[in-house]
Amino acid sequence: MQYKLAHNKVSGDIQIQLPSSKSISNRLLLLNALSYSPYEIKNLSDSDDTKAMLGVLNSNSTTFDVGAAGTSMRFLTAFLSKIVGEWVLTGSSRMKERPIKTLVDALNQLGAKIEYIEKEGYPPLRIFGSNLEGGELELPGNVSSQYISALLMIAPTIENGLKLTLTGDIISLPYLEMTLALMKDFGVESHWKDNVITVPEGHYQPKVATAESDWSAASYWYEIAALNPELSINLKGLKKISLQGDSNIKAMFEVLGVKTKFSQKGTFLSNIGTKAKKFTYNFINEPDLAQTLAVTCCLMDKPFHFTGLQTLKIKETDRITALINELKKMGYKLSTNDVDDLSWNGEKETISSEEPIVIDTYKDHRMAMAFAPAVIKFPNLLIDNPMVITKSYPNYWQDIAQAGYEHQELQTKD
Ligand SMILES: O=C(O)C1=C[C@@H](OP(=O)(O)O)[C@@H](O)[C@H](O)C1
Ligand SMILES: C=C(OP(=O)(O)O)C(=O)O
Repeated sequence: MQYKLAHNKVSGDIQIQLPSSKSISNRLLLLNALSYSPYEIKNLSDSDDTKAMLGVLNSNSTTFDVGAAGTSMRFLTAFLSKIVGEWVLTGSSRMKERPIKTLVDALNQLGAKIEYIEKEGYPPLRIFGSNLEGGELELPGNVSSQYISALLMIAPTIENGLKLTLTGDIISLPYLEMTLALMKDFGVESHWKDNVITVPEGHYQPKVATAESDWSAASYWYEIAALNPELSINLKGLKKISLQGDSNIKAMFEVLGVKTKFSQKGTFLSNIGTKAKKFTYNFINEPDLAQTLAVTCCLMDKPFHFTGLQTLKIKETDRITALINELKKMGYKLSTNDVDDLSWNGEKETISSEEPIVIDTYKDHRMAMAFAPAVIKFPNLLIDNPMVITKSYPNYWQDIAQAGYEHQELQTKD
């Protein structure tokens, strides 16, 4: 199925209730389980990724499918390793291409027995859960922080706790801080110095927890604000002092002319214009924002140079390649060193406004959400497989209709 998009200019104030953060929701679900909490989580995400986590935790089966949810796959691998029994954990076809060896090796060193059912180093996994024994572990900090978050969350519940030494650069660091802060809320203190994180053995205390609204989802609203100067957008539910590193979106978009004002009534975005000629940023701490910024910069005619993108190749799709391919359809010629950067020097081809442009989404929610606002410049825009957005932001299409972004459903053969 495809959506044919259209944009009708809307001026003035709009108000959007943002979705809950799936990163926080999935951590809270695991911490709830580890603390045997009787409490319900408030503002829990209704995303596919959180439904996947909830489905496994509430299941009576021994075989679980988490679909495309990276956090669920990684967090549950650690969790099931310490639950006595034999479990099978699998996911979508893309999940079977996303590496998990670093985490499996670490858990096996702690006494778990995890086997690969298909390809060495990748899901699906057969997990023989047992009482794990903690101690010291060394593991790379530069592949996915989700492996480290998974180990940290189970650490207090295993004998002797854990002392993790991270080698290489630490990527996605704010997600580790989020994990440790939520563990602290549940009564477990940790210690982090340089590249060593220590979590003592201890007990989680159940508590009533509330998930924050999602700053990554807010990024698409910053993009809309940057492209629609006549709009004033009130985003409801965001926290100014947030556990989410993606709250840095406000600083990034300040450079692109979007001003953020916090008040008790919400987070207000307004477009005050920019004199910036170019945008340069290292995304090592906020990898999920790269697609929003790449599309925005092109549409605003701001050449850019992004670094710190080394993890983008192993996410829902190879996001660097996906961005290059799809922006090329609009005439923007991007380049990469094929390792960790992406840039656009302003070079573009004129594209006929008669011909439809079909944006492939590669089963990646962020491709659909970052590209849809582009209809404002490319009126013949179609988004393929538009419902991928349910991975993190199920109400995306209804919400953006408030800003004048309408869609019409087209059936395709597949
Ligand atoms: O821990 C988390 O909730 C996440 C960590 C990041 O992944 P990596 O650590 O693999 O970069 C991020 O991209 C993902 O969307 C969510
Ligand atoms: C990378 C993402 O998710 P995950 O790794 O949890 O599948 C994302 O939501 O952009």
